Amino acid sequence: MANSLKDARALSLRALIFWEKDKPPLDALLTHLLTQNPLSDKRDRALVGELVNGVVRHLLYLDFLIERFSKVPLHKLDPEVKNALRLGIYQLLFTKIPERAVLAETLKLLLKRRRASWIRGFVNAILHRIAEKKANLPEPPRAHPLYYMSIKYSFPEWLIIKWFKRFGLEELERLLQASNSKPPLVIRVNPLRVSRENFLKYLQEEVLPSAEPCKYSPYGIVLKEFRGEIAELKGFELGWFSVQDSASQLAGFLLDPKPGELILDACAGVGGKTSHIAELTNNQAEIVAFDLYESRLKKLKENFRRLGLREPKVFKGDVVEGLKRLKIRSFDKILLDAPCSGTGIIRRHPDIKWVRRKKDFRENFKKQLHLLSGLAPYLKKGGKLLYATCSLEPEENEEVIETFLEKNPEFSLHSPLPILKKLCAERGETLIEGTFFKSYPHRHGLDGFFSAILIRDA
Ligand SMILES: C[S@@+](CC[C@H](N)C(=O)[O-])C[C@H]1O[C@@H](n2cnc3c(N)ncnc32)[C@H](O)[C@@H]1O
Repeated sequence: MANSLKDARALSLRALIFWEKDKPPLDALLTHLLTQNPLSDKRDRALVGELVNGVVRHLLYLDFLIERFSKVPLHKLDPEVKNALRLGIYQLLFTKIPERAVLAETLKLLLKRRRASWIRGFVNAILHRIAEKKANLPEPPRAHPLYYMSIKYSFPEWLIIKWFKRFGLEELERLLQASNSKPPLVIRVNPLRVSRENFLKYLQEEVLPSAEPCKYSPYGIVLKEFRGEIAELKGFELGWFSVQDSASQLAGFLLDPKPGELILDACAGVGGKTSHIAELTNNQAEIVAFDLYESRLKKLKENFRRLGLREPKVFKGDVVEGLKRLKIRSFDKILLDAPCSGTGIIRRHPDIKWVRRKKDFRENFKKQLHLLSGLAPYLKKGGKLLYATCSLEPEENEEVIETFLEKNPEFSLHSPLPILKKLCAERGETLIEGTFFKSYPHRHGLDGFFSAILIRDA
């Protein structure tokens, strides 16, 4: 078995079977499998990510085609055969891998798995027919546009209906397309180590001519066609940059941290935004960071070391409970990058669309409001609290803020526009809805992100 997994397709098949059974977070599953079964060639490692994410991204459409081309109904296929078919069809329709290689590699995979010759013949025949009809494949009925889009773009119908009510048909389709696109890799330059100008020049001349400055964040660089491993890029170990989407970079600027301030990062995770706060304050803020998970805080500390930043005070556990024991009564600034459904980052994590349920948004609302209300007393008068999510859902965004403000009249909502205008001129206006920051994959080419600036007036 160990040997058979030293192959990108075998490992991809294993990953898909595991994922379909228990639905663990796909990123973590891939990291685990690639650590347990290291592939020596980095192209193979990249192929596993491409194939597994691709199949999960296009799951319903691939299954629709299997149903149309297979004599055996989908639910009667065993997981190995079903996922080998999904992998094969994905490669035929969504990659540049030559058809002959797809057919040969799929057969090799099934042979290695000791599948009977009739099964190999069955899979081969389906892939062969799909390849033949590639330009003229069956389509879901267009007469039922929501059903059509659910299959064509592989999104659960309940989410399609929810988004349709909000965006209408034409915009819904653009949102689905954008959420299925492969997002660019964006990095945030660490200005304490290198200037964006110099690093960009180096990247354009030596690594990736298409590298370009981010249009939104003054420290962002967009690496559209970068296919390598980020840790191998010059400057990573030297702490010259972090990986962070442009929209998420803007959150750090909206908090507007200053040297000497006492700042709480309530849900710090691996420290993507915590390290940005440290960089923006020239490493001179007192930062307190909480997260529920030791593993994330360990990574946060590693990131701070790599970036050459002074470690923040780090606490594991629920932030609302933890603060009661800390005896710090008043922070100058608080960042609440709240846990959420992540519907704004489906293009990065396609498994999100299959693990979320309709009721999650209401449940998240309660958790988010609890966190926000629990943190409010710890902000000093005149202090700023930035509430952020990577969700597109009003329940997790505007509704949390509106409910919070009804119960906490000592807080007021402030527009992010003045800060955005300084960062990206008139482009900033496109990111404003009412008094909120909102970015969308289909409107801005950014991750879907929400922020609200709350100031404590009394
Ligand atoms: C959106 S992620 C944060 C990402 C992080 N700010 C970054 O930029 O890398 C939300 C984080 O909140 C943490 N979390 C959830 N509930 C929490 C709680 N009650 N107290 C502290 N952290 C919590 C989760 O473990 C998760 O890492």
